[in-house]
Amino acid sequence: MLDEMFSYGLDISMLSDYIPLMGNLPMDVLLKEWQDTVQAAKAFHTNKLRIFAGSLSSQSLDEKDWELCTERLKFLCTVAEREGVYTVVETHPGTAADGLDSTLQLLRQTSHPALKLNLDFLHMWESGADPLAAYERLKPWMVNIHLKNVEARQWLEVFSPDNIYSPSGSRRGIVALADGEMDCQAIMKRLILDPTQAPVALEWFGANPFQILKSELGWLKGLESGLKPEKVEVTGT
Ligand SMILES: O=C(O)c1ccc(O)c(O)c1
Repeated sequence: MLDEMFSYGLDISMLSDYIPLMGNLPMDVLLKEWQDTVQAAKAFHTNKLRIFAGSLSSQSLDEKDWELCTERLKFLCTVAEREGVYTVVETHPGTAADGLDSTLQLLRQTSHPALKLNLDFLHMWESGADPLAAYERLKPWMVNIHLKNVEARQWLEVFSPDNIYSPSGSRRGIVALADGEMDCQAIMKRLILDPTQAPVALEWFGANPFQILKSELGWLKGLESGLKPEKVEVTGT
C-alpha cells in the first residue's frame, strides 16, 4: 500500500500518537509502547511523531508536575532521536502546551534538540494568544502546522477529542478556513511569504472531506497567486 502511495508522489509527513505521557503507566511499559510507535513512524517513512503533552492544562500543573512532564518528554525524545525521529508536541487545550507561555516553558524546560512543535493555530488562538505573534516565537521549534477554523468561539468545544471521535459527536461550528472567526487569510499570507519548510495540514473533521479538500486548495491557490503569481505551488499534504 505504501509503495503504491509513494508512486503517486504522496508521502506521510507526520504520524500521530496518544502516548499517556503523564499517566500511571510504569516506565518500562511506556518505553515499550514508545519504541513500537517510533518503529511505526519509520515504517511510514516519516521522521515526525506527534504526541500531546499530557492530559492536564498547564494551569493545573505544579512545579513537580512540570518536572515530571519535561523529564519524561526528554526521555521520549532521546529514545526517538536514536532512530532519527523527532518527538513533536502539539499545541492543544487541556495539555501542558495549551498556550504560548506554557508551550515555551515546555520547550525550554525540556530542552532537547529532538523536541519539535506542531503549531495548531486554532488552538493557539483559542488560548487567547495572537496566532501570528505565537508563530514568530515558536518558529524555531515548528516542524508542522495544523490549520482548521471555527464559526465562532462558542463552538470550539466541537474539537475536543471526546466529541470529535464520538460517532454521535456534533459537527456544529466546523467551517472552511475562510469562513471562521480566526483570520486564516492573515495566517496563510504570512506562511506563503515566509520561507518556512513546515508542511501545513488541513485538519478537517467535518463531512465531505474530498469536496472540502478541493475547495480549500482552490482558496489557498487563489491566495498564493494573489501574493506570488509565479513562485509557489500549493501541495495537498
Ligand atoms: O489529533 C487529534 O487527535 C486531534 C483531536 C482534536 C483536535 O482538536 C486536534 O487538534 C487534534
